[in-house]
Amino acid sequence: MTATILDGKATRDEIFADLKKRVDALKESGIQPGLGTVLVGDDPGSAAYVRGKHADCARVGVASIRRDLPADISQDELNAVIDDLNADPACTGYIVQLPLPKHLDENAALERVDPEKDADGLHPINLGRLVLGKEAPLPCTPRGIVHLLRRYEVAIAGAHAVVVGRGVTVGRPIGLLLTRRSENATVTLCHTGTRDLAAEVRRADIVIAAAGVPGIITEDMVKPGAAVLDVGVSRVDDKLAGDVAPEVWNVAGFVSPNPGGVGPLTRAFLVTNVVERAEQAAAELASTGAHSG
Ligand SMILES: NC(=O)C1=CN([C@@H]2O[C@H](COP(=O)(O)OP(=O)(O)OC[C@H]3O[C@@H](n4cnc5c(N)ncnc54)[C@H](OP(=O)(O)O)[C@@H]3O)[C@@H](O)[C@H]2O)C=CC1
Ligand SMILES: Nc1nc(=O)c2c([nH]1)NC[C@@H]1CN(c3ccc(C(=O)N[C@@H](CCC(=O)O)C(=O)O)cc3)C=[N+]21
Ligand SMILES: [Mg+2]
Repeated sequence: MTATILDGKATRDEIFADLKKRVDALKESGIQPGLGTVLVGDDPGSAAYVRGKHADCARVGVASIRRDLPADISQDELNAVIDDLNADPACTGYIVQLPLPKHLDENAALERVDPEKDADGLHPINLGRLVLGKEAPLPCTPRGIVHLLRRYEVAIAGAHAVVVGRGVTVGRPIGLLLTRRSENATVTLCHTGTRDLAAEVRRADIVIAAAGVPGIITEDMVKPGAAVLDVGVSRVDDKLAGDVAPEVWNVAGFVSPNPGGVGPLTRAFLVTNVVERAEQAAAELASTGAHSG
């Protein structure tokens, strides 16, 4: 038996075709969405992700704004760039690419972003809104994971999902999304303090591997027919490696490849968050226009 591929590239293309039309409509009503990126330092991996994000923007007609800063920038200088993007009307949403160099405070940077321009959905106000079930931009990678599962009709309601990793970009927020009433999964979050990881993963109908440890999910840990999402990214001998060992494809029912799975959807939902925010602004403008006119 070989698993069905959860194809992130094909799914991303569908999302972009839809976004392109929505951006065209926004432009016709005089609104130009613009995505900003703040990149600190010259890590080649981070630089590649940022390039990819700007290529995505070009593809759907979203303007892009790049702020590439030297690795030795001070927190005050970084704050000034964030304040500048918060004030710039051409920038309707943006991200601060993580990780930041060690001397900078990541949480302080994330909190300084205007929550209305938070394209990542990682601002504490927006994570709080998610917990309260209020409207907010959703974290991109978790949103991509849920979209991919739905697209391939993997049953989520009632399923037992086991998440490996409790990081702020993937593990923690995917737990929040999957336990909403609209998803209704039962979630176990695992981390380095988990006593028996293999036993937890073996119970899963859905495995979300987001530890960043190459091949941590092995064939013997996967229940036959389970859906396995390979999210973690590491570099081994200069090549990208995921968290899922290749033999898992022999037992799983569905696998998202890495690359070609969740990564492209992370980027697609970053652009989606920016477009949705612009659509909300357009609707607000139209309703105030209707009141005054
Ligand atoms: N494909 C994509 O689109 C994206 C991929 N990523 C990748 O996903 C991964 C997760 O990112 P992020 O959410 O930021 O998490 P972090 O990288 O911040 O944290 C990793 C988590 O994995 C846990 N972990 C590490 N080793 C083990 C282990 N041996 N057993 C159990 N748990 C372990 C850690 O546990 P503890 O808390 O105990 O230290 C921690 O909670 C990273 O590799 C990142 O590069 C991120 C975003 C998008
Ligand atoms: N503020 C912030 N938000 C993030 O969303 C964020 C971040 N910081 N820091 C780093 C992680 C990592 N991440 C990825 C995005 C796209 C791919 C992606 O598209 N990967 C391609 C392969 C790319 C290649 O081959 O180089 C794929 O999976 O097919 C991967 C990983 C977003 N992250
Ligand atoms: Mg991290």
